[in-house]
Amino acid sequence: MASATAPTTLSLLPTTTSSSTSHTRSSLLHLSPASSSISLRFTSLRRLGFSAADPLLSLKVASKVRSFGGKGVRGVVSMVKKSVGDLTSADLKGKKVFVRADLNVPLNDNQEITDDTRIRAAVPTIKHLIQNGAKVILSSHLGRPKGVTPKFSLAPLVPRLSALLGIQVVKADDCIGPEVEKLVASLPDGSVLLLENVRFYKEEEKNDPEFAKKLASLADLYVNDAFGTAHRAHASTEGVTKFLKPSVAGFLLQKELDYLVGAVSSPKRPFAAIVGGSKVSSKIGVIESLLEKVDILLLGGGMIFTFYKAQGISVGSSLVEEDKLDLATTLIEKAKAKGVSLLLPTDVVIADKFAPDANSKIVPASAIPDGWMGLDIGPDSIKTFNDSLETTKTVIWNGPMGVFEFEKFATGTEAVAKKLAELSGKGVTTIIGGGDSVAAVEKVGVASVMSHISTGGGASLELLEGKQLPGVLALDEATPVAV
Ligand SMILES: Nc1ncnc2c1ncn2[C@@H]1O[C@H](COP(=O)(O)OP(=O)(O)O)[C@@H](O)[C@H]1O
Ligand SMILES: O=C(OP(=O)(O)O)[C@H](O)COP(=O)(O)O
Repeated sequence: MASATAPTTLSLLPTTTSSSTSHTRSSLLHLSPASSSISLRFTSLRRLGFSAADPLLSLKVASKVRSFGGKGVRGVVSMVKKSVGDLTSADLKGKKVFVRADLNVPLNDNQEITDDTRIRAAVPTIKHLIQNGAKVILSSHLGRPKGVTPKFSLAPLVPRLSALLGIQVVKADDCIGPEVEKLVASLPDGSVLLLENVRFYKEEEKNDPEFAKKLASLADLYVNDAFGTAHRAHASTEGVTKFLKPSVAGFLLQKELDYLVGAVSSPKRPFAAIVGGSKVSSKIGVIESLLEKVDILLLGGGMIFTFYKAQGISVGSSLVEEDKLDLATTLIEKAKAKGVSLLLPTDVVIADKFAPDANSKIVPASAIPDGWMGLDIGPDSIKTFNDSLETTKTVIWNGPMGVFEFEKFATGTEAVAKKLAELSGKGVTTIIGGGDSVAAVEKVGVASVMSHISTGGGASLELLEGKQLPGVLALDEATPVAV
């Protein structure tokens, strides 16, 4: 174990701060006479509540140091991973840059984009690259296809991307292979080639090194701006970094980490999390860690039926993860033991089929008939949830309360969006994460009043858990940047 007095490897570049200012804060920051840089020692890290073993240590320290900005220390570190902002036209002109973005936007049955937040969020990085003469090879997944599936093609994104970038984006029909190589070879400086859905290959999610190598062979350097997918160790988010140097963070990734690490490392309390949506198997596991962090946990969406069934309640044909029933029981017990207020909806809106024109009715959660499925939380639950959020100081929300895409089942989700907007107006920190949750907040027209709109649901929850995000870890370390 490291000695308690050894200096950490963290050191911040010299700032224009006078030494007297730094000495005033000497209990926290020490001015190193040799380099005149500010360095933090393990002892002071502990006093600040950090653990030297924390994988997110450097990000958390960066965020903490930034908070000294108003108190005399002017130099702050924005991020410890190399950033696309560090790359100038000398680095980029004529270079082929593989950009992994998360363009996993919601599409309706007519293949129209219903919320373009993730596309807009990817624009600053792409613009920086094309304005500096790079050839951008843009990659993303869309949905969870099993093999090549036309409805998960990235083709519907081309017009919106082109309009936002102000240039015509070229689309490839594949993401690797000779046809793609030909298109890459013909790219002029300052142009963008959008590769086809990288998940059309099963090797992507398996993080297959040969597949990663093929993706990497298209380019000279790598930028990861896919915050929403940074919690996945996939070929295009992690594997590819082994073959492309430098591998740097995009502006969106940087912005998300900057905000979220700061907000969730020492949240103002009471701290509430609201978790819903349909990705039950990947998000139910997060709840265990959330119980360590939050004071209030509200569950909605497809998540709740696994909890009901675990308690012996009939759920009809609602979404259930049979192999998570034991986990759900354990989580309820853990919440009790930890004194966390875990609230499940007491009533639900049920449907006789999964369709916008389904027959629907409101029933107690314990009275879902066979053949019916729960597609929203009911009015009593909305009231209970609203009341429980009343005293909170920080709220993080991921996953809609119901199938909000169908008007009949959108009430619960819209009510939560409105409540968080109201709380935001009263100074509560409100963080909304996830493609569909953000789409819901945009639909209600309250996105602009939230403290932070995150392009990642699962990614922001994992960050909150204190987990390492593989897509971030794989990037090159930066020389700390004073800004
Ligand atoms: N009770 C439910 N049954 C089935 N699907 C649901 C239910 N409640 C919400 N959903 C669906 O969950 C999806 C969003 O889930 P998820 O991807 O986990 O959220 P996010 O994209 O915000 O992270 C939406 O498409 C919504 O229709
Ligand atoms: O939509 C996403 O995640 P989110 O729903 O947790 O925000 C990302 O695009 C990641 O997708 P995935 O959960 O299929 O890996």
